Amino acid sequence: MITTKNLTYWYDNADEKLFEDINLQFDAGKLYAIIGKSGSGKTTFLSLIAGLDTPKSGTVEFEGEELKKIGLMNYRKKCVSMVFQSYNLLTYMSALDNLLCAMAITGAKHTGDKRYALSLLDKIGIDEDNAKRKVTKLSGGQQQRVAIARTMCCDSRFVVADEPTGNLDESSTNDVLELFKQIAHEQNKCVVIVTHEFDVAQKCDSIIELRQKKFEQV
Ligand SMILES: Nc1ncnc2c1ncn2[C@@H]1O[C@H](COP(=O)(O)OP(=O)(O)OP(=O)(O)O)[C@@H](O)[C@H]1O
Repeated sequence: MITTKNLTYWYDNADEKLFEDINLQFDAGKLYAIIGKSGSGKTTFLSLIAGLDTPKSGTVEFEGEELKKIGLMNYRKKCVSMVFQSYNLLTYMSALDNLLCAMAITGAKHTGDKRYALSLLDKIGIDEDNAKRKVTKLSGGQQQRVAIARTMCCDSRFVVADEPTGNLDESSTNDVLELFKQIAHEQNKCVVIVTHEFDVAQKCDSIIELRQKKFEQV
């Protein structure tokens, strides 16, 4: 689904490249973990495959087409959804409205379907009462589940998450990983998460380590 070809990146103010000539493939139906030391470039790599930044050289392709050709705005709207450590929900809205809003913005096939959004939230353990409360009234674990439900209600087939369990306790971490697995295995999406927690990575289908400017399968 996502292929990088000779992907190379550095920040203009840095002395060295972060990574060089990276050739990787991420397939639908799988949950991937990217690990590596702090500062090695994991978030930067994620931002390249999410279309938030552009490579210095080499390419990122989505289903055989270069992101540049798809158009980064179009790619971010239609093809990829993101989950962050800090949830990034619209805090003045309810969980339900966060989902309805995401579907409307991305033009998802269930746009406007409240029943669908509520059933999805119910499936991830947010009942109707909680779904209609402002998201800031929910716990961190619940807010992260809402953020994940938001990716589930959109039609994008690629999901990236940066340290999605970084703020969560063990029980919420396990819930969140189970949801990512469901998204990959049941919705046949491709999910890539960045984590510094090896026990989180071990629960994924595939682990890729960024070390000394290269990515290696663990
Ligand atoms: N916008 C930027 N401009 C310049 N340098 C940056 C920028 N963003 C990140 N860096 C630097 O690039 C390197 C890689 O950063 P990145 O956040 O990708 O690493 P990371 O592996 O995700 O780190 P962590 O695990 O600590 O979050 C770091 O040295 C960082 O300081």
